[in-house]
Amino acid sequence: MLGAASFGDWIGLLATGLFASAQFSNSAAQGAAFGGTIAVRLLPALLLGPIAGVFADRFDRRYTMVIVDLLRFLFYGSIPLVPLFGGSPALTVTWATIATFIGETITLIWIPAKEAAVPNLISKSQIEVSNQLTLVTTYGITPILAALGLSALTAGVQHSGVSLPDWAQPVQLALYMNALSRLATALVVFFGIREIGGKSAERRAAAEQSMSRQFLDGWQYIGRTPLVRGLVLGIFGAFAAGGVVIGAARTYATSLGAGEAAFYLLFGTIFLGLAVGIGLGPMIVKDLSRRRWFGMNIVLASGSVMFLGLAFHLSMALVGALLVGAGAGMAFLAGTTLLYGEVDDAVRGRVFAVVQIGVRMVLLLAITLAGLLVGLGSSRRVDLGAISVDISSTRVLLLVAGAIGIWVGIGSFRQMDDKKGVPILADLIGSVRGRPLAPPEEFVRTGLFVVFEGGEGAGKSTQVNLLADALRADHLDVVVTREPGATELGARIRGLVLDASSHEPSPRAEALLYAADRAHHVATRVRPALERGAVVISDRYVDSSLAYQGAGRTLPVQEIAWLSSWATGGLKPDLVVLLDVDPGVGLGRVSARGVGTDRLESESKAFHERVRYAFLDLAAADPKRYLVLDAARPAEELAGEVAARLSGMLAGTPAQSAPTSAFSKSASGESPLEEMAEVLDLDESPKS
Ligand SMILES: Nc1ncnc2c1ncn2[C@@H]1O[C@H](COP(=O)(O)OP(=O)(O)O)[C@@H](O)[C@H]1O
Ligand SMILES: Cc1cn([C@H]2C[C@H](O)[C@@H](COP(=O)(O)OP(=O)(O)O)O2)c(=O)[nH]c1=O
Repeated sequence: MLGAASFGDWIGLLATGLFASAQFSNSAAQGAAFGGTIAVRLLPALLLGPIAGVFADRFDRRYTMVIVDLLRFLFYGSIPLVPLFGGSPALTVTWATIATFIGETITLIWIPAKEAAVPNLISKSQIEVSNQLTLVTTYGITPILAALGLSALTAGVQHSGVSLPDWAQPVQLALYMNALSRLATALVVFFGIREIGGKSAERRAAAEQSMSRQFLDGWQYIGRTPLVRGLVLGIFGAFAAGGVVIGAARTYATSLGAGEAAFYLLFGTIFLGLAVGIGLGPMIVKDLSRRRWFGMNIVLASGSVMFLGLAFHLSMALVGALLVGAGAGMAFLAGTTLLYGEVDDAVRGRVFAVVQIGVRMVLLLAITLAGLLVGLGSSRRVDLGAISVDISSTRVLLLVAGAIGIWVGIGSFRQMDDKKGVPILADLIGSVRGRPLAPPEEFVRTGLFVVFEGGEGAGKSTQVNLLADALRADHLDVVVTREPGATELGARIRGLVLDASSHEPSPRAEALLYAADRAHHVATRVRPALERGAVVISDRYVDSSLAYQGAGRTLPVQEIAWLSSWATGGLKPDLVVLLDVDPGVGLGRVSARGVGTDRLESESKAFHERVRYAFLDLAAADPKRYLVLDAARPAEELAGEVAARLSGMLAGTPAQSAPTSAFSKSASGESPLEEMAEVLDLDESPKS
């Protein structure tokens, strides 16, 4: 029902503007009448908006809504009557302006009353859904219906060729519809939603205060709460972007070489985008942080406004308009839902008055200003071979408005980000897949985390020990560890998962057991060591799970990645040394060792092939973090390469300040570590 009323609102907005401009024949006067009438709708918000929230908090909301709607019915209904009773064009426009002004003014009291009433009718967990419904009907579906209805009405009448009586012209009909929708709302609220009426004890107590005190309290609350302040500004920004597009749509449609129909199409498409964004957005991003989503959407909406500025074909423009709408709608939804959650109950009515009224004001202001600005500028046609583009003030306006919007969006994202350090795109993709990323656990990390990965018998243990000995000989604080089984708990898990005699765990259970071992290992050994500045060398880490459980067992690799990231709190190694070897060679080395095979070693050749290529893929995806070595080469040579890579990384870590010995050239020249010692020679490094 409230949706039907806002249908009336929007059709009224369009219709009054068009109605006023239709009273004149020359195009300058038409433009002025259109802009002027719309500007009038915005004035009352400036004057009255701020106290409307107080009003809605003080008086019985049911009666407030009903009285306002009856008045709006009378005023809006009177507009089309003036010319019927012989009013001159000037008188008609004057009355349309005055009646619109009054109607718009009292609407300011209606909106906060409704907004404040709705939360009392629903439970907290349904707030986002309820906001979705309200917003889709207010800003999404109904304006589309309004624009479509109006253009269909106009087109239908033109095509049918019948001449309608004066009182039944399409625009007149639209105005009657607007008025009648108000009457209907009044009746429904009065007879149908009685629970809106009455006042809580708190509200009665608050009403004892003076109105001005209540008013000031509301503004002070917004001013001193950074999140609320940021949200309010961000919401306004998103709507300004949408407004600029609507305001510029007329000239913009012309610059695309498309006519009147394209204007309605663009207008409708923006609101279709709003509906789609508000309706489907939460379903798509699922549990993504709403604070992050808010900023992202402002950037999306603004970026799309810029895209519109560059679009040279109507189809591109429609895509842009759809995205502008979707971004603005999702920002508005995230913003209002956050506001419901973050705003203290006592001031909610006033905060929402500011938001609701501010949004209309910003929207209308942006529409009007954009309309005026594009009217002022001229346009020049530029030929680019196959295509020619209008470089017009409209496009410049869109580009500038979009750029400002992006700046606002990034600003509000930074201010409100509740997952600092989590990459944005990965977080978004993870959320869409149903697994938002957790922020990395905070800790001061001064050490260096080196991991050796590779298949069975690749020589990991050998290299781990060579590196550790070399670093220790240099008096570095070194912690050698491995997965699975480095902790007491881990040893028991290792037994469960690898014992050839124990029952084989199912693939998911196996993945969870490795993750459990890793979580405990990272929390109790790796992090503490890194915090104190040690070099931690681990035989296997996350990549083993991705390769063995993901590629080997063919569980979805993304899920394993998410599980590992959760288990480790997001801890990533500084360097992964991948010892790449043909599985045949590696397994041959293992059996030559003659200690019998564990459960995984006895897997098929195909399994080990998959594991090998999974490791190589991971390395290829992040070459900076990886050192890939051919593990068939002699162990000493490999150790030298590892040392070369580490020498650069060690410079600057606290571990480096230890005195040198094995790493200096003077150390034993016969040592198999000679090569490594040379590369790591700290005497030659710039810092020592
Ligand atoms: N580069 C190498 N070339 C030849 N044999 C090697 C090399 N590195 C290690 N080995 C031998 O291969 C076997 C497996 O090595 P190990 O370090 O235990 O591998 P992993 O820890 O990867 O299973 C051991 O007997 C080891 O002496
Ligand atoms: C860490 C980890 C190991 N594994 C497997 C790989 C190995 O086959 C096994 C134990 O690795 P490892 O300790 O290297 O065994 P070994 O010293 O006998 O070579 O566990 C996984 O499947 N997923 C994991 O996450």
